[in-house]
Amino acid sequence: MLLSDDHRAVQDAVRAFVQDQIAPKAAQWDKEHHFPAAELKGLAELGCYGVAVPTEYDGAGLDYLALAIILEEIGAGDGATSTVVSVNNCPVCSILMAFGNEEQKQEFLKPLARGDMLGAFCLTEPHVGSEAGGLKTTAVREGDDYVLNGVKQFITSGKNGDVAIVMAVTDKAAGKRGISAFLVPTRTPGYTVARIEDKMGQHASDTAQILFENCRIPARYRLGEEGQGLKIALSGLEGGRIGIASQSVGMARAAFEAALRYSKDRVAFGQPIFEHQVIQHKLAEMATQIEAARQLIWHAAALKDAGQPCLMEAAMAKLFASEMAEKVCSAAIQIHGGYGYVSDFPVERIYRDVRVTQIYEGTSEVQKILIGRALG
Ligand SMILES: CC(C)(COP(=O)(O)OP(=O)(O)OC[C@H]1O[C@@H](n2cnc3c(N)ncnc32)[C@H](O)[C@@H]1OP(=O)(O)O)[C@@H](O)C(=O)NCCC(=O)NCCSC(=O)CCS(=O)O
Repeated sequence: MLLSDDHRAVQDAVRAFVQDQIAPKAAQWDKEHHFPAAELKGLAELGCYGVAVPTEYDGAGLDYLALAIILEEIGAGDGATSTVVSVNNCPVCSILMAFGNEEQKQEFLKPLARGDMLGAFCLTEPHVGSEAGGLKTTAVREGDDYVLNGVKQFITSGKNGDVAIVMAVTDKAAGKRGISAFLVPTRTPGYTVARIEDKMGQHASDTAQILFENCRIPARYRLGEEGQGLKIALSGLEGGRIGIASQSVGMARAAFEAALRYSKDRVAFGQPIFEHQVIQHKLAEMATQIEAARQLIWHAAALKDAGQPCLMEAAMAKLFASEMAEKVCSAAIQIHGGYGYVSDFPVERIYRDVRVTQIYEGTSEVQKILIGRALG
């Protein structure tokens, strides 16, 4: 797919910012577990927080193809930063756009799209991951309020975020049709960060366990109708998967570029290792796999932008891109030899950062379920 001049301009602007402000700092953030608030602000000013949100709601007024391009660029600079931005766009802003009422859009979508607020998405629970319909967190109606109780797990920006979209059971007897979605400002009493996970990678973003203990929110913070929660969550994850696939390509590209550079510097058997066919063919395969994933993503994004169904294509893109990215990052380590296994070179960090893309926002196994269903 060829990019328009407008999409190229977006790509150039975000790439310049990321390569100047983010990529050079990523290793230090990883070591210090530093949340890059200032650089995220810079990305928000570039319109990266609400890429596909219309300008009337303070978004960039672009499309999902632009979002895919942007998340690849941010992912190429730092995986963790791209996760924070990805979640804010999709599922958070995309859900508010699709299911929020006007009041909710004014109160939450506008600041989220501007970057004055940061969003989190609370679906997963300690004992409920892939089976999204099996949630245990409850929301009980009490007059004009709902009272939430339960635990949410692996929540990106659960600590640094300002508002969370939380899925909770409002009618146990109705099974997965008894789940509802709520907007919960994180300063609400009863919203507690119970722990910050000590992760393998992506140290610059916080991944939190959130405890809801008699967390009381006004009923006007319910998104959509009671019982629509699973549909709301799964529709948000459709675009989210395009985002995660895009950041995977960004991370794979960064690892590939580091390996290419290294192969031209490192000499063995009298010549740069790039001149050895075994290395050059490995790089050729890596470049081809990255481009194949990118095209799958852009195809899914183009379908979404055209208002066509893209559940299967988004699942294919995430499955292929995340699996590809781990293999490419592993090959990049191999090309670096022993230096690939130490933190002096970026590929060690990128490999740790990329591993989770096969897990969050739907594991590879879940993507295969979705693709299989679409084929059936
Ligand atoms: C494995 C699953 C796909 C199984 O799903 P179910 O069979 O339980 O659900 P369905 O019956 O397919 O769907 C329920 C309901 O939603 C509607 N739906 C589904 N997809 C869409 C969509 N893309 N757009 C609109 N509507 C949609 C569907 O039609 C049904 O509606 P009706 O009831 O018929 O009206 C599923 O459980 C699954 O995807 N599991 C993976 C969950 C996942 O990805 N979890 C990670 C979340 S990330 C997180 O919580 C924290 C990390 S972070 O910070 O990102």
